[in-house]
Amino acid sequence: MAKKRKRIVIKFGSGILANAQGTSLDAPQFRRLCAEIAALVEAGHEVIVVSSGAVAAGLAELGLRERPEDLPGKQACAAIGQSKLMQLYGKMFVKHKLVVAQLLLTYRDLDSRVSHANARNTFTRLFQQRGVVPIVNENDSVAVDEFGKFGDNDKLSAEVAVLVEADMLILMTSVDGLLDAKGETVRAVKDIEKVFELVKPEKGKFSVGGMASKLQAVKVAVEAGITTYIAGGRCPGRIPEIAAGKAVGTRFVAKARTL
Ligand SMILES: Nc1ncnc2c1ncn2[C@@H]1O[C@H](COP(=O)(O)OP(=O)(O)O)[C@@H](O)[C@H]1O
Ligand SMILES: N[C@@H](CCC(=O)OP(=O)(O)O)C(=O)O
Repeated sequence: MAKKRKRIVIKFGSGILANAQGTSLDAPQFRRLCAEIAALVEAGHEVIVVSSGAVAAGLAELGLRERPEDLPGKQACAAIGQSKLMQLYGKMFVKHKLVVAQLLLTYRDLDSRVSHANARNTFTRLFQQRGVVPIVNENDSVAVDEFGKFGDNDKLSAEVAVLVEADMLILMTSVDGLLDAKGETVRAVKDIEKVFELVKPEKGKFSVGGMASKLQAVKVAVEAGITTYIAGGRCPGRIPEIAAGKAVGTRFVAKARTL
C-alpha cells in the first residue's frame, strides 16, 4: 500500500524564482509555491526545499544584469542574494505558521561518513519539530570549484534526497517536463539512459544546470530507489498533483531499493 505521509525533496530552479528581467525575486511566485508546500506539510508530509535563486537575487544590488563570470562576483552576489532569498521564504511561510531552517551545504559536507551523518542528523531533528521547512542551497559564497563544488542544485537535490531517504524528488523548472524531439512532454521514463539524447544545449539565462544536469540528478535518485519528477514550476497546482500521484510533468520510475 502506498505510504500516505511522504518525505519529499522539491528543487526550485532560478528560472522559476526570478522575475522575467532577472533583477529580483518573483514574490507572487514565492507566495504560490510556499502555499502549495504549506498544504503538503499540513497534510503530514515532510518537505525539504532545495532552492536556487541566490545569485539571481543578488544581481541588482551589485548593479548587474547578468550572472557575473568571475568567482568573487558570483560569490558576492550569492552572499547578498541568499539572505534576500531566506527573508522572502520566511515572510511567505510565516503566513502558514511555518518556520524556515537554512542549510547551506558544500560537497565536503556530504563526502565523508561523519559529515554525511551530521547533515542527516540535522534533517532528522528538524523533522521531529513539526512545522519547520528546511531550505537548502549550496554554500556558494565559500564553495569553489577546485575544492569540490556541487556546481548546480540539481545534483545537490538528488544527494539530499538520497541522504534523507526521500520517497520522492521533484525538480521544478521552467518547462513542464522533459520534452521529446517533437516538443511534447515525455510522460514516463523507465530507462534514464535512453533519454539523454533528448537534451538540447539551451538553458535559462539565470540558470546553471540545464537539462543535462537534471537528468544526471534524476539518474542518481532513481538508482537509489527514489521516484523523481521534472515539472513546470510556473504551473499552479503541479506540486499537489504530483504528491497525489497524478500524471503531470515527466515521471522517472525508481529502481527497486536494495536493502
Ligand atoms: N529535452 C529537453 N526538454 C526540456 N527542456 C530542455 C531539453 N533540453 C534542454 N532543455 C532546457 O532546459 C531548461 C531547463 O533547465 P534550466 O534552465 O537549467 O532550469 P532551472 O533554472 O530550473 O534549473 C529549459 O528551459 C530548456 O531550455
Ligand atoms: N546555488 C545557485 C544556483 C545554482 C543552480 O543550480 O541554479 P539552477 O540551474 O537555476 O538550479 C544560486 O542559488 O544562485
